[in-house]
Amino acid sequence: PLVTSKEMFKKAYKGGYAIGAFNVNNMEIIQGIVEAGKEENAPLILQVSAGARKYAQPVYLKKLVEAAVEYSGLPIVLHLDHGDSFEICKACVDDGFTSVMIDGSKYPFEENIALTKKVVDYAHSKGVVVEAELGRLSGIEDAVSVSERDAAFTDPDEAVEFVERTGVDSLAIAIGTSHGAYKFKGEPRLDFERLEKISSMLPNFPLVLHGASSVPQEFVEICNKYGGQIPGAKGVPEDMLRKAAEMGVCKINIDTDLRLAMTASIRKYLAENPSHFDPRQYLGPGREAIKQMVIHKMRDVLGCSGKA
Ligand SMILES: O=C(COP(=O)(O)O)N(O)CCCCO
Ligand code: NA
Ligand SMILES: [Zn+2]
Repeated sequence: PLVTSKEMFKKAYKGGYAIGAFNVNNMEIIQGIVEAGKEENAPLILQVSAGARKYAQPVYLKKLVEAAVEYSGLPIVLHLDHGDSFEICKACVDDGFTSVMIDGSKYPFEENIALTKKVVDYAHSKGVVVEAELGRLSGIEDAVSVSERDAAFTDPDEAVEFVERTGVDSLAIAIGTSHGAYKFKGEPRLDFERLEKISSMLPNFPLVLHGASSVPQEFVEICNKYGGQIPGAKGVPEDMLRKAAEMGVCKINIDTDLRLAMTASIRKYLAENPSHFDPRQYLGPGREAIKQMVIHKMRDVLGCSGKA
């Protein structure tokens, strides 16, 4: 059924595992993820960004997710990723989403609180849960100084005050991850001391990791072998994600790894079958690559297999 993340986060927190939150914007991506969830009997968070709503039109995504629920029978959350205004969050709540993110992390502390509280009050009145963000994921790798990194990462004391004053259901924190395929210039590093502090000060409270793709070199190499150009792409090592999942992180966002899996397999297919031009011939393998990638994530990284 279509569910909120309340129950699945409670179980994930206690069980020391995380739920995968996968970005979706077309049929094959949704199908690949849902097939993986079926095979692994895992709960799913299908998340839609503002860009995905523009690309596909909201009604298509809503119906595709409803189809996924009907087809799989799995507990599925329909989540708005990085909502940037009260209006888009309200629209999604009114449109049947079971979870919304309001990302006020670019605003000063007090403004982030005010905006988040406004969304929480509305969403909770409709039985919808809310994710917020405190701290900035910006590519702080460039920020060489410790003080700059410190300024960007989530402050544990602020996190406690933020949760208390907004009533938010989960919090995306900044501890060194960033969106996209180029997450680290040097050695990958997450601030686990900070994560430890935040989770000890917010016991039983679900934390969220954005920018958590691992950017498997296997797919980077296939992309680059068949006409792609993504040199130096680097992500979060999987063992760091497993560790975070045991430290209060209940939701791990994955978009880039889906893109790489699908793109690598489509580039390879087209290169090896120059005479083929039926979209099903390359979208099918793209979908299968996503399925296999998500099965691996559920089994070997998130630990949510068998938890539906
Ligand atoms: O946290 C993430 C995904 O992070 P990643 O880029 O590591 O897959 N998202 O919120 C998805 C939207 C950002 C574009 O990727
Ligand atoms: Na989100
Ligand atoms: Zn994100």
